[in-house]
Amino acid sequence: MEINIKQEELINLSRKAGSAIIKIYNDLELAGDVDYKDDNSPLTLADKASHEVIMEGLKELYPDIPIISEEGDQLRYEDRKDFEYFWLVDPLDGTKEFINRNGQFTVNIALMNHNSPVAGFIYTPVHDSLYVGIKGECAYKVEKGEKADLKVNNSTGNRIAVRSKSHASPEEEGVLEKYDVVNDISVGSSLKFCMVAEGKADIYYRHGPTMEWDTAAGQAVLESAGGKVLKGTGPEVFSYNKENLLNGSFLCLGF
Ligand SMILES: Nc1ncnc2c1ncn2[C@@H]1O[C@H](COP(=O)(O)O)[C@@H](OP(=O)(O)O)[C@H]1O
Ligand SMILES: [Mg+2]
Repeated sequence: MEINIKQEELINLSRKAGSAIIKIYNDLELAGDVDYKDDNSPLTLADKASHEVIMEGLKELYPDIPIISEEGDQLRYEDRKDFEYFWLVDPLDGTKEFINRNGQFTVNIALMNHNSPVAGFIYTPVHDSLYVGIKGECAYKVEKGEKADLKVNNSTGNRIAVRSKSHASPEEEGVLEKYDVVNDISVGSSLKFCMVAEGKADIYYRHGPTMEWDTAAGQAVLESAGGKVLKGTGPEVFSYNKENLLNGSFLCLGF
């Protein structure tokens, strides 16, 4: 089965989810209403609002494609393991950054084919930047109405790394040392994948845990821009719809 990727509609949906987030972000009382999930990770009204918008929009655009969202009902492995296509959604990635009010949070929508992302839409509501990657077709960014192609840096040395702002781990340093990294920048959310995709950084190694919805759209954008996302430190490509949706370590390269 071939899927028609309705770019314009999916972009509009990402922006609509972003608007729902911004409405809450700009209301200090609503933005401060934070719950904690069983694993102690934070959940805001904005995560829930964005989830509702995306679920409704995807169901309308693609009634037959199942959706796995961070804030949705979690499907049993038995029921999802044979999905040919599915959506993998993080309605608000970087919830800690939302709470810390630094703008570094994103809406993430990925279309998956079996175990790989094939399209990714990432939107940062505060900066109004949108990143799109469709494998084998295009990779671009739209910011302040300007559209620009995304292309990795292909650097040969003096590299810049991006690392998590809230969840970096010391084990990452050993790996970065091997890649001639001269500087590292701390950034929240899937924006790290986007920075490698646009050549503002060269490498992102993540040692600590993430979930599949944190990385799927980012991987689609980065791979479409010419980069790689590898399992552990490579060489295998990072894959999805595992029995446990918890990710192990991974390495993103823009060269
Ligand atoms: N102990 C843990 N287990 C699973 N995922 C974790 C985790 N600590 C952080 N994460 C994931 O890391 C994401 C944030 O990434 P980063 O640190 O790069 O900004 C979080 O996304 P959410 O903010 O959507 O919950 C969360 O899913
Ligand atoms: Mg997330």
